[in-house]
Amino acid sequence: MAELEIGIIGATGFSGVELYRLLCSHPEKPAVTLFSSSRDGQDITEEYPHLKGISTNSTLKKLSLEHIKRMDVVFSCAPSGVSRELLPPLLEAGIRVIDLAGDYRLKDSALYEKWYKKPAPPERWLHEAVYGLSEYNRESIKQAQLIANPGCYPTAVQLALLPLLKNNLIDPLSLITDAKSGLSGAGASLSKSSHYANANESLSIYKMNAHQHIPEMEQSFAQIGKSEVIMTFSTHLVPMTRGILATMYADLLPGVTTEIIYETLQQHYENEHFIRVHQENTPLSTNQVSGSNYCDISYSLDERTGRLTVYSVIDNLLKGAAGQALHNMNIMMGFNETSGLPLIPQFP
Ligand SMILES: NC(=O)C1=CN([C@@H]2O[C@H](COP(=O)(O)OP(=O)(O)OC[C@H]3O[C@@H](n4cnc5c(N)ncnc54)[C@H](OP(=O)(O)O)[C@@H]3O)[C@@H](O)[C@H]2O)C=CC1
Ligand SMILES: CC(=O)N[C@@H](CCC(=O)OP(=O)(O)O)C(=O)O
Repeated sequence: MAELEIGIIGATGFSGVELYRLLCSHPEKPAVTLFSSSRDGQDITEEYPHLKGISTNSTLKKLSLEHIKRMDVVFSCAPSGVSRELLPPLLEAGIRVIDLAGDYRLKDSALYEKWYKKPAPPERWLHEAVYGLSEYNRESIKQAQLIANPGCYPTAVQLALLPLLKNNLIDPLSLITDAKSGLSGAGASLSKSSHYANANESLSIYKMNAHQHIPEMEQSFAQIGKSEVIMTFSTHLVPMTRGILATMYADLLPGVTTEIIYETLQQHYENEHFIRVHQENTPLSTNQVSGSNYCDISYSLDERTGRLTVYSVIDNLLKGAAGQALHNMNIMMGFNETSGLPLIPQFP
């Protein structure tokens, strides 16, 4: 059989580097080409010495359509706003693409323009794109030419809430989510908020009631969860490198007990490799999933208020980005779903 050829666009960013690391130990042994818009000709190990010696093909290449046409699958790890123009020529050439950016996640181009404040991609490809929430869209992912990999926060939030919404256990109009992320969620480029002096020893709230992931989650709640949700969503920056903790609050619907919540989550995910459902009131920490593709979920009922707290943790660079993208490639190509994905978190 011909060797599997994979390209990574935006290879020098955090998600690109993580994908390269995972692909280098994938059992299908793909030939991986690293494309860079800024550092072609350099070796990726100059900037990322942890990758030294893991592959003989670590030179960054200039992106060219001729070269990329040979690829079986291309991962695009460029920032949102770039893949709008970058990807259509690849797609028109028949290449299968997994895009980690937000550009193709929203079906409604007006919503994209409102929340991302950038022109939307062509309607044809918005329509074709399959939302890559692996556990929910397997059948469409298998056939897809373009996968819009979910955002990091939406992955943690949706995996915890979708079973409860689908089964009508919580009031969809009562939802409030409070989410916290490590700094790698903001990518490799430095900004004022990610400067050590600003981030260290400090917690900050940002993009208040304006986060671009709000319409992505509400779209999925409607399409997958069959619930019209309008959710309050707050995001916070935590002085750590990896991890997301999402805490969701919702009113329980009449007659719903904690036993029903547990059984629903448990049954929903009992055959899923990467979702671990914990008993009620289990404390969760981001470091229990760090370095893995797991999403851990638990919940707690406040008997006084009748409100349910559901919470989940993921590694934003794995389950929230590169890990989920590789899971989607495995589904797309018919490989074992866990291939190339580290199963055991690293601790401490
Ligand atoms: N970090 C995270 O936890 C998550 C990130 N995402 C999304 O995944 C994508 C990648 O994220 P992340 O790795 O953190 O981002 P980074 O900022 O770390 O890296 C993005 C890379 O994209 C490339 N790039 C920048 N501008 C352009 C351009 N104009 N044309 C082509 N390539 C360009 C650069 O690589 P080069 O110079 O080598 O081309 C850059 O290193 C983003 O869209 C992000 O929103 C999604 C979920 C989680
Ligand atoms: C900590 C941090 O800054 N996180 C980023 C997540 C970026 C991301 O995943 O954005 P896309 O939707 O463009 O893929 C944020 O909150 O915007």
